[in-house]
Amino acid sequence: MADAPIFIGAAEVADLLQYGALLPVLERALVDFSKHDGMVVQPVRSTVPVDKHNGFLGVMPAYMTESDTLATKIVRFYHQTAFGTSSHQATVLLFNPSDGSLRAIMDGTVITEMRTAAVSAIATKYLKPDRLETLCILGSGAQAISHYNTFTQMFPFKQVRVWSRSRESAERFAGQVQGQVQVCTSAREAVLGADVVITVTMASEPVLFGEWVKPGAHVNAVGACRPEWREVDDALMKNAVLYVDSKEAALMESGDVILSGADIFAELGEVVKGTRPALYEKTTLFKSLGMAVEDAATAKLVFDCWLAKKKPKL
Ligand SMILES: NC(=O)c1ccc[n+]([C@@H]2O[C@H](COP(=O)([O-])OP(=O)(O)OC[C@H]3O[C@@H](n4cnc5c(N)ncnc54)[C@H](O)[C@@H]3O)[C@@H](O)[C@H]2O)c1
Ligand SMILES: O=C(O)[C@@H]1CCCCN1
Repeated sequence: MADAPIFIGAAEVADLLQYGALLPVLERALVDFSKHDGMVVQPVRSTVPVDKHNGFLGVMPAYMTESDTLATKIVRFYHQTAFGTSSHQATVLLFNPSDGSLRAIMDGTVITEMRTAAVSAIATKYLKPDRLETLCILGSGAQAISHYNTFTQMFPFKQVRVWSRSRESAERFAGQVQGQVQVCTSAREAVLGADVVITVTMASEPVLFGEWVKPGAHVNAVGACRPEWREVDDALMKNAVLYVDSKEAALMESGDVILSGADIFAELGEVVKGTRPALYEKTTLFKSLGMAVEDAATAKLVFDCWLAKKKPKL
């Protein structure tokens, strides 16, 4: 009989996951996914609308042959949540690929926060390699915090600006993170002149407009994961060089891509592998939707770190 699955909670996941180890694992997952050679199996996520309660349940399975990783994430994202509860909550199930038995159940909320910020950072590393002075974050929730932490660790920004729908939540954000943050009264004020812009909102209408974005800047558009939702206007979608995590998913799930009719230039994994160019002298936009392979690769890393920690020291 297979061993009972282990449980790894949020605090332990946060303790085990380090960006230094996570970034190369994610780069490899992006490259393997974008080879489209049959070695990675990842259907576009199934999303169940829970209309009565203004929410969604997403199921995200993946199998990666080379690293022999089989996992699925189950994620809920709700618009209105009781005060103090996160809009996104997730669990990852990691299986033994050889017999399909369940190996581990782990918190997926921290995984989602860290791997999403890490993938945006990878996009930024390739698509905006220099002149990183001003970072702008639109939104002030969980992803805003994980992006702030990752970006200020990885890049030498001199100034970070934040805008959120309510000044109160932007100020709460500024008080939560380490380091100086300029709280802006409008999204326009936050975006003008920024080298890198990150949109991490639950908006369903554009909050970022092309006319504000400095030519040559890089944008990570992380929210708006439904076909009818927008975070970015048509002008930016059409004028920027558009990179995505998955072309298939972008054409099914991203309102910004579908409704603007913008042409997709490349997948991020193709850029990391070097089969498509990083046109960093132009204005670039990475449309992130989040992929199951990112969760599977991260969960395997967490599990391997957990095993290494449990091994008795000789
Ligand atoms: N691409 C990915 O891999 C990925 C992964 C996780 C989350 N996300 C998306 O990132 C976004 C942020 O997630 P989060 O976990 O930080 O959520 P959160 O609920 O913690 O924060 C949401 C932020 O959006 C703001 N907001 C809500 N409605 C808005 C509106 N109409 N206009 C402007 N701002 C609005 C809130 O004030 C808050 O600052 C969501 O759209 C989420 O679905 C993407
Ligand atoms: O990839 C993810 O985990 C998230 C789930 C919620 C919707 C946006 N993408």
